[in-house]
Amino acid sequence: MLVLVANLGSTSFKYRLFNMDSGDCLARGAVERIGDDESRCSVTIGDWSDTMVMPVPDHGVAVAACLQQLTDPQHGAIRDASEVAAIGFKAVHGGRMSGTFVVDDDVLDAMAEMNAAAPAHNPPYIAAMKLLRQRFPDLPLVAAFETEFHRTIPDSRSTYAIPKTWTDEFQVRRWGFHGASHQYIAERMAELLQRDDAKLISCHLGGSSSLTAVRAGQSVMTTMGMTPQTGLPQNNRVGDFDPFALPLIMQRTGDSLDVTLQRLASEGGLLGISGRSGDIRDLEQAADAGDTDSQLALDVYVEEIRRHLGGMMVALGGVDAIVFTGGIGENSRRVRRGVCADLESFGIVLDDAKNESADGEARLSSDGSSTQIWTVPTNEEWVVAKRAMKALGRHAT
Ligand SMILES: Nc1ncnc2c1ncn2[C@@H]1O[C@H](COP(=O)(O)OP(=O)(O)O)[C@@H](O)[C@H]1O
Ligand SMILES: CC(=O)OP(=O)(O)O
Ligand SMILES: [Mg+2]
Repeated sequence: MLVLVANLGSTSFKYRLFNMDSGDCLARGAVERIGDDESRCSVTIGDWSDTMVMPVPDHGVAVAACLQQLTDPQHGAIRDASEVAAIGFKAVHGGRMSGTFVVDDDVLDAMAEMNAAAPAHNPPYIAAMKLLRQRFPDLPLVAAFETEFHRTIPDSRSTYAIPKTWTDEFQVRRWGFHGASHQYIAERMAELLQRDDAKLISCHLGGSSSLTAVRAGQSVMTTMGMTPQTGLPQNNRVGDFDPFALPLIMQRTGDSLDVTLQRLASEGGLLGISGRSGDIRDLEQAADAGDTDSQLALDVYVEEIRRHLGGMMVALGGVDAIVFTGGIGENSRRVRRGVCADLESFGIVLDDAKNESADGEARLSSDGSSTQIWTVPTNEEWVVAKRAMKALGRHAT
């Protein structure tokens, strides 16, 4: 049985096609830097792989490109979409719907209700789901929401200090996101450490970034809140921010609330601080060339990660392993080095040589470090594929 998983990130579209009987990934592809004139489209099917650089204006074009790659007569993995049993989506914010659901009008409505809360994520998912439902009316679509893994966070860490009715009636609370990634890290680390009671801090650092504290496989604290705009500074979204600065900004700019929020969600984050780019690759290059604002963006990002890391270490009462994942966590040696700097007195010691040479899954801590440090490529798609099978009443082997 084949399941296709669609992962529409804020800056990327990734997909994987799984054979659920063997657990094998038959095909994988990614479009990076969506919205850029030079989007990178890569695909790997068996031994064949290909990369193209071309403009991909939006996620709809990216989904169409994926279908074309998968059904390519020469290299494709399938003849047509009817060979796929379901498409699972790493959907983001379902608000009142937190869990995994077969996509119907109610699910699409629940997502649309949260458009304002997740403007970079929900609209492209809704558009992709509608497009695929129209093209393949018989193919079950399943939404696995990112909030699901965080349902175990206690009220003391998910409640905002706001009037109680807002919490109770409008469900304004810390929902948390990147659930599929943090769950994958929790499951993979249980295998690598050979114990399922470990205290972990999973650092998912990518176009969107969040940290999650995990105890015995369950999420107990996370940095994102009601919306994926909060927590750490994101690529172009603000991260934690004081809402009382808003009236002042609006007074000075003359912008409406809508425009101001839209700017915070598209001109903030690393892009806002650097005034140059929200992509760590660009910032590292610019900082090396002497651009002080790009260096500041990198510094703020690392300091924010460290602030939350400290809070989570206290909340967990110590940490067995810190794990870096996501596009930045898996690739940026500089960010990992910055996050782990000067933590020897906490028993956290990065091995610089291992950090520099790491490629794929690797342990990065020095032998004397009491906390292990790892980089583990995430596999959000596998978690979504398993959830999709469960939602359809089928079981992965
Ligand atoms: N080689 C690299 N070095 C440093 N950062 C990288 C590298 N490759 C990717 N990144 C960072 O990872 C980000 C994309 O992460 P990803 O997890 O794929 O994002 P999302 O799912 O949010 O779209 C890019 O914006 C960039 O900042
Ligand atoms: C919140 C979320 O799912 O983020 P992204 O896929 O952009 O990393
Ligand atoms: Mg992502």
